Amino acid sequence: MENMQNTTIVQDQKVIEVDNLVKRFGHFTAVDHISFDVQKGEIFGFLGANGAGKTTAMRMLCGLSKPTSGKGKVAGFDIEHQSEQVKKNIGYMSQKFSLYNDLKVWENIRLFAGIYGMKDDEIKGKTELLLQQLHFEKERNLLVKSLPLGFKQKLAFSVAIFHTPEVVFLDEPTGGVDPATRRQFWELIYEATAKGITVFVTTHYMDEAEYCNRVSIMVDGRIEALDSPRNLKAQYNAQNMDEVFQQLARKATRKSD
Ligand SMILES: Nc1ncnc2c1ncn2[C@@H]1O[C@H](COP(=O)(O)OP(=O)(O)OP(=O)(O)O)[C@@H](O)[C@H]1O
Repeated sequence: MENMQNTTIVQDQKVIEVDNLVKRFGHFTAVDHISFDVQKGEIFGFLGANGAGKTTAMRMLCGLSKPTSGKGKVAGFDIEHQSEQVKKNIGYMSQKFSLYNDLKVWENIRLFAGIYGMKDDEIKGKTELLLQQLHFEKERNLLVKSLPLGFKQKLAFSVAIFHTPEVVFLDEPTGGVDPATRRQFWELIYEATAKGITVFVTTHYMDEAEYCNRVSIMVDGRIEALDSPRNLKAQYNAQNMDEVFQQLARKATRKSD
């Protein structure tokens, strides 16, 4: 599955543009002048040790927090001045905030689709299709809390892209599940990119880093490396992405919270 030969990256169609983005909390610089672009249909891995600044950067890109300085565009909208349009044109899934445990599977789909402004008819038709694709027909009336974690993650991802956003932000989407379940999840990611959805993903799992088209590695708020897994391994003379990550993460002076 390495480097997904089948993805359709549209070169020179930038879905994310980041230029010298900074976020300070008081005197502490959590994100320190980061710059990069992500192309349409790309799977972009956003790596870094705990506390490196990934979540802070991602929150700015999602229009949830204002940059201290620098610029960013997501789906063509300015993250600082057009944050409402940014929010409408993205999907977001995080391990900590995603589905409502006390709602049924179909109720979660309907709720999130409604929030993203989809019409009832469209929601109904697409819900049936989604339940079939996920082989979740029997689970449609179950409360989400009764589902295994791997099911929940697949459903949360499907809900996050249900309105076919330009880009989906995934914050450690597969935490706590085994490699086989993670691979199933990544099949859904490939299907999304085949539809032209761009994927921005943070992960601590280096097998997942290998699946990305390009990977950036943050150290103490800065992007220390950014390239395809293949090029990074060559550059750092490493057998796998774990070795690349360890070489860079060793430089970190920040401790996790
Ligand atoms: N609201 C805040 N006020 C002050 N400091 C903050 C705030 N949010 C984050 N930080 C600090 O900024 C740094 C980066 O945090 P962030 O959560 O972005 O890291 P991360 O790379 O996402 O880490 P993890 O992998 O643990 O989620 C940390 O040192 C954190 O303590």
